Amino acid sequence: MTDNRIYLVGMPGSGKTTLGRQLATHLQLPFIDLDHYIERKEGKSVRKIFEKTGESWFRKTEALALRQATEEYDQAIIATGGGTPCFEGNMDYINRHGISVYIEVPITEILSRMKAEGIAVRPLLAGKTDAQLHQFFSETLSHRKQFYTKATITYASLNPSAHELCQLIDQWLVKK
Ligand SMILES: Nc1ncnc2c1ncn2[C@@H]1O[C@H](COP(=O)(O)OP(=O)(O)OP(=O)(O)O)[C@@H](O)[C@H]1O
Ligand SMILES: O=C(O)C1=C[C@@H](O)[C@@H](O)[C@H](O)C1
Ligand SMILES: [Mg+2]
Repeated sequence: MTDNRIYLVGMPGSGKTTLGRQLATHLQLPFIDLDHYIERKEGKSVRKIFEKTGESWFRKTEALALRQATEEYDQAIIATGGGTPCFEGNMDYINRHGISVYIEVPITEILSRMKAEGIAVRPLLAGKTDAQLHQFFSETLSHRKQFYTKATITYASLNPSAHELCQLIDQWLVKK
């Protein structure tokens, strides 16, 4: 597998960071998590950026960071933020600069992972009932799906592996 950049996209909690790290180790490529990249550049957490400057400023910063990280790394695994593909023409930009993979996970699974992690650490989710959480995620996904499904490859798995994803990418490269 030789293609330059692999971008992982999907809902918060879908496993972009987890699978991204595994894929980077498997392929011996650098791993960039866009949220962490932004936090390093800005010197504050994504949560603080949202609180201090609001979402629209965050989205501009995020779009810029996506372009900077892309220019910085010819070969890398890049885990994007949950909303990255949905703003500033980012999904088209991603598809012009590498292979994109949508990690598709059912909302019920995402919610059970988030509960295990502790929902209180996510400001937009804390205090919501199960029904409210489900509705919030369903609405978010139904809007975002149009962007996520522009990805080169959709990987729908509850138990994803770097090895299996590489096979899917190889199959796609052969067919291309
Ligand atoms: N295949 C899996 N099975 C079960 N739990 C998983 C799996 N992949 C990731 N997780 C767990 O789900 C949570 C979310 O995973 P991860 O942080 O990788 O997702 P993410 O898409 O990067 O989320 P975020 O948008 O918040 O950055 C973590 O607690 C992680 O340990
Ligand atoms: O789903 C979203 O809109 C977000 C997901 C995170 O990765 C962060 O990029 C931020 O919290 C916004
Ligand atoms: Mg992540």
